[in-house]
Amino acid sequence: MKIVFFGSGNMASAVFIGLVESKTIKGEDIYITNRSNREELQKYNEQYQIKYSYDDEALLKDADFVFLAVKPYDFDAVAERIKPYQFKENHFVSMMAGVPINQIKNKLNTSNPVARIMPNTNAHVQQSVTGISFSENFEQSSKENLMQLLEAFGTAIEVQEESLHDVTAITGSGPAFLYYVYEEYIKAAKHLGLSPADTDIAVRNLIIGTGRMLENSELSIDQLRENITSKGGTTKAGLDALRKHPIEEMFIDCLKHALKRSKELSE
Ligand SMILES: NC(=O)C1=CN([C@@H]2O[C@H](COP(=O)(O)OP(=O)(O)OC[C@H]3O[C@@H](n4cnc5c(N)ncnc54)[C@H](O)[C@@H]3O)[C@@H](O)[C@H]2O)C=CC1
Ligand SMILES: O=C(O)[C@@H]1CCC=N1
Repeated sequence: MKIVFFGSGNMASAVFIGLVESKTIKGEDIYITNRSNREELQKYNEQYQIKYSYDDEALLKDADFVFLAVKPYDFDAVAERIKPYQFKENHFVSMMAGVPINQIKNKLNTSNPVARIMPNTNAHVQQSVTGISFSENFEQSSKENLMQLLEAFGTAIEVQEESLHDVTAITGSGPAFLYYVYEEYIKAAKHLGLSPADTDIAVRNLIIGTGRMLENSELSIDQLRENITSKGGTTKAGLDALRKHPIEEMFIDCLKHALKRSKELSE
């Protein structure tokens, strides 16, 4: 299988590194290109044996899956690169937030199969949650091959194209929302008495350990929380203070705005 990435930035690199490290596909079967940053391509070649080129015809020839991993506003330029050299074996897989399958087909002037995926940067450690939606002409065998690729770097969920907006808000942008919460927790922790360096180490390991508990425990999240909360203890005191703030409303607002922006990008 030959797969190609147009774009080698944050999201594409998380996916191709996740794929190589999962050992599902060899670096040498992956081809990458970008706008002009040859040094970056060389770096991935040295680290992962991934191939690179700016020869669009050579990139697209025999490519089973062509990932479109550029910002939505750069898609016109990429479509111009791809349009003259399409081959019938090319299945396009866009990870661009908000750009509908119809628009991708029109801009590429193609009747080839197109899928849209919405991964997240946790792909880097094979833990992406990836939503996917297929064009009607995506054959079953290619669907299965693509699903296997996605599952190599995390969990894949097939959804209606319209629901990709929800996936974008909840899990596409999701890591950034959680990182922001962690940053604020670290800032708050620094008001206490540990040294800043100890605070960083303590909270980073707290977050990693809590994630591992979610991964390994059969208990529900609320049960895990309950297990830490002694009657009349410190956790209850902290949680009671936390509940006086509108946390649920804050996250509803956050997700509502991310969802709205995803819909705007599709217009
Ligand atoms: N960063 C994230 O967490 C996520 C990003 N996405 C989507 O992934 C796409 C890429 O986002 P990032 O990787 O964050 O952006 P980025 O800015 O890190 O990377 C963009 C890449 O596109 C390349 N590019 C620009 N113009 C080009 C051209 N004419 N030909 C070839 N390559 C070109 C750049 O050289 C760069 O390698 C966006 O559409 C975004 O909506 C989707 C899910 C999560
Ligand atoms: O911020 C963005 O638009 C992209 C889509 C999901 C994560 N990053």
